[in-house]
Amino acid sequence: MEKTEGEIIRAKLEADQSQSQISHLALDIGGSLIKLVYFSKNNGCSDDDDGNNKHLVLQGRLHFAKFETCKINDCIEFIRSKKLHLGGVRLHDAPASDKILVKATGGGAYKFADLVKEKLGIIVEKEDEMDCLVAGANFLLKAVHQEAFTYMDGQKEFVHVDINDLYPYLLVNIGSGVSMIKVDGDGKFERISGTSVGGGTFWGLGRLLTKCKSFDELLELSHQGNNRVIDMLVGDIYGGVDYSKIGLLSTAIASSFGKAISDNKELEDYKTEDVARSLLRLISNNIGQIAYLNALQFGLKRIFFAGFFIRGHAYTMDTISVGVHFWSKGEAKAMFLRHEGFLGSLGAFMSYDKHSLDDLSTHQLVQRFPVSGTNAGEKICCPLVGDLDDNDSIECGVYAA
Ligand SMILES: Nc1ncnc2c1ncn2[C@@H]1O[C@H](COP(=O)(O)OP(=O)(O)OP(=O)(O)O)[C@@H](O)[C@H]1O
Ligand SMILES: CC(C)(CO)[C@@H](O)C(=O)NCCC(=O)O
Repeated sequence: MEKTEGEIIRAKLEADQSQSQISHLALDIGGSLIKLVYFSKNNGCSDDDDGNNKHLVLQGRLHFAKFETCKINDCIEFIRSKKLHLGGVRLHDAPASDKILVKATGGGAYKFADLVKEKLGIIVEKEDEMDCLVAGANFLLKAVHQEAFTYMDGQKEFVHVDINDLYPYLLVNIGSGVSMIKVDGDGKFERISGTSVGGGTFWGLGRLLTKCKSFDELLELSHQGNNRVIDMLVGDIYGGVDYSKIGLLSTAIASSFGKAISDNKELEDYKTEDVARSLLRLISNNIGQIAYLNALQFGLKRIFFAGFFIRGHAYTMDTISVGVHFWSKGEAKAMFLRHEGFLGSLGAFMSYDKHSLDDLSTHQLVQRFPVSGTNAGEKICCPLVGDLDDNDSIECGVYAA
């Protein structure tokens, strides 16, 4: 008997659904933002040879998304509507109410565990935030093509990461607050410093000072502003000349926001874009300087900056890079990561290994990925093209080891 049009469409939809299955949702619930990573696999391709004696057994996409933590209900709704929570690990011997376990890191994994259980019926398995940041950074640096780059004087340059000469490095994660971690290997690290003057400070102070309604608006404002209107420069103090004896150009900032004391002006008298620019410069400079001082103390030459404060913003990266270059006299290098804000969630994603895969070998060329319980001994590598936007994804292939 011939099929009706409705039956054909339904069969096609069902086929499409089975072609793209979600697996392994992981969350990083931070002070400002919730980051999500999940994998959707295509059943279509298996057992292809990539020409390097590695067998492609699975293909799919690694998806990224973010939400403001204060809008956690929107995030929960997103997860529910896409049925992402069903991509956790199923515990067969648990009671019906405790069947699915989803990995989460960040302070919100503690704060919101009950809410997530109540709304989605899943158990939040907490993973340590620093462990996840480091696991995520190591994965990105080792497995994702063109992940790290330098940015100076408007020039972006991808860095070739030699995975045999990656450690030690300093990881500076600029979230709401800032963590500085000396990384010596897979799972080998120490949080050596931190500062509460971070992304939350920029967004919090910026919102109060400029009345911006969103972080993106504040960033955009800073793009148009001129910090010299509010910052007191060396030249303002020295009558327009450099203080060469101690190596300070007349254009160097002597005191951030310093002009605001002498100008006898009120906040309203300044353009919001100039305020935003000075604030961004202040925060970025300060973080760059603290990072450099820590790198100096521990003899580290490479500093990777991550966290959503950066947002791939040219002026932020330029300020940090120039600062690190200036203070280290060119000895240390500031580098940035394309997936800057997703380190923690990627680390949580990879911690599914503990449930479904053998332990990771510490010196693999390509990071092994926990795509499904049946894939022990397989590796994943991700070609990456184009810039990362909200809700972007990476095409991934899982290869047999
Ligand atoms: N759309 C956005 N809304 C709010 N903040 C944003 C946005 N985009 C970037 N940011 C910046 O990113 C920061 C948060 O970065 P990130 O998500 O890496 O940290 P977090 O995990 O929330 O913080 P923490 O690790 O300290 O708990 C914010 O404080 C803000 O400066
Ligand atoms: C408290 C965390 C780790 C939460 O992500 C982060 O916001 C942070 O590193 N804050 C800086 C705290 C400090 O070291 O002063």
